[in-house]
Amino acid sequence: MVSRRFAVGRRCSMDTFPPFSRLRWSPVRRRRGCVPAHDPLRRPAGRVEPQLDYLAMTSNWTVPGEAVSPVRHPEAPAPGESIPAHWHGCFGCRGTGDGGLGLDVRAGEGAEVTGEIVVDPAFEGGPGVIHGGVLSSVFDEVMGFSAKLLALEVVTAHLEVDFRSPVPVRSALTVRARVDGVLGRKLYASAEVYVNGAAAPAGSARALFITIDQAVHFRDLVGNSTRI
Ligand SMILES: CCCCCCCC/C=C\CCCCCCCC(=O)SCCNC(=O)CCNC(=O)[C@H](O)C(C)(C)COP(=O)(O)OP(=O)(O)OC[C@H]1O[C@@H](n2cnc3c(N)ncnc32)[C@H](O)[C@@H]1OP(=O)(O)O
Repeated sequence: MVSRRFAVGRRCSMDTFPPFSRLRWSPVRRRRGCVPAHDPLRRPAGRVEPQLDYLAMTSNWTVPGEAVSPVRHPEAPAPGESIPAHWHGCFGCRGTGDGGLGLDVRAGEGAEVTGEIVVDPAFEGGPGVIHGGVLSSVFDEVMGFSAKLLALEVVTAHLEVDFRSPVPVRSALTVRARVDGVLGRKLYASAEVYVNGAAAPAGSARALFITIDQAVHFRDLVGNSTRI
């Protein structure tokens, strides 16, 4: 039976093996007539392709000029100290043995924090690399922890991530995050992730957090939890 996805060309045994999927659109397979029905290399005639500048694929998110500098709470954990979990049921705070991310987040200077995590193979997305959604969660969590240095309770209203290079499973990640500015209930944060101590970041993120009163915000939701 010829699969619908590869109806254009001959069926190849390689189609069923994900590690070889990068060969799907190779010139060799194209010559053999073995290309998928939705070949991304087949451009509609006359269409002008955008000239994407890879480095321009970063955020245009800016901290408003009226925002003020974050003020560290006098009782915030000292630089180098671990920041305690905000909720034992949180996926970001739990250990990998309990189905969580296994993050260790430590206070830095000012409103900066550093998160450390070894990418568990369970977090795989593409072959051998972390799932982008998991990396987004790592960014979300570490940036959120920077609010704890201001002793604020926050939830994420907006999160954006730039994935610059693949992040291998089992690699050790260092995430540096900070609150860049505060405007009323709004906290603007940013972060970068470094793989195995590399000098250049493999990705970056920005987020808007909104301060809440936990007791009020989760009052009608806490009943859904299985971890009380
Ligand atoms: C994982 C759970 C974490 C629990 C944390 C407990 C505290 C622990 C302390 C520290 C932890 C640090 C670690 C946590 C890290 C992980 C955090 C997460 O992943 S949280 C889960 C995902 N996020 C949600 O589920 C929010 C769902 N959204 C909402 O509940 C509401 O939309 C909320 C609270 C964000 C805002 O609703 P409103 O009614 O209170 O306030 P309005 O007036 O709508 O917004 C306030 C201001 O923010 C702007 N705003 C809101 N959303 C925006 C957006 N998406 N983009 C731009 N601006 C936005 C608005 O325009 C407004 O601005 P103007 O004051 O008028 O200037």
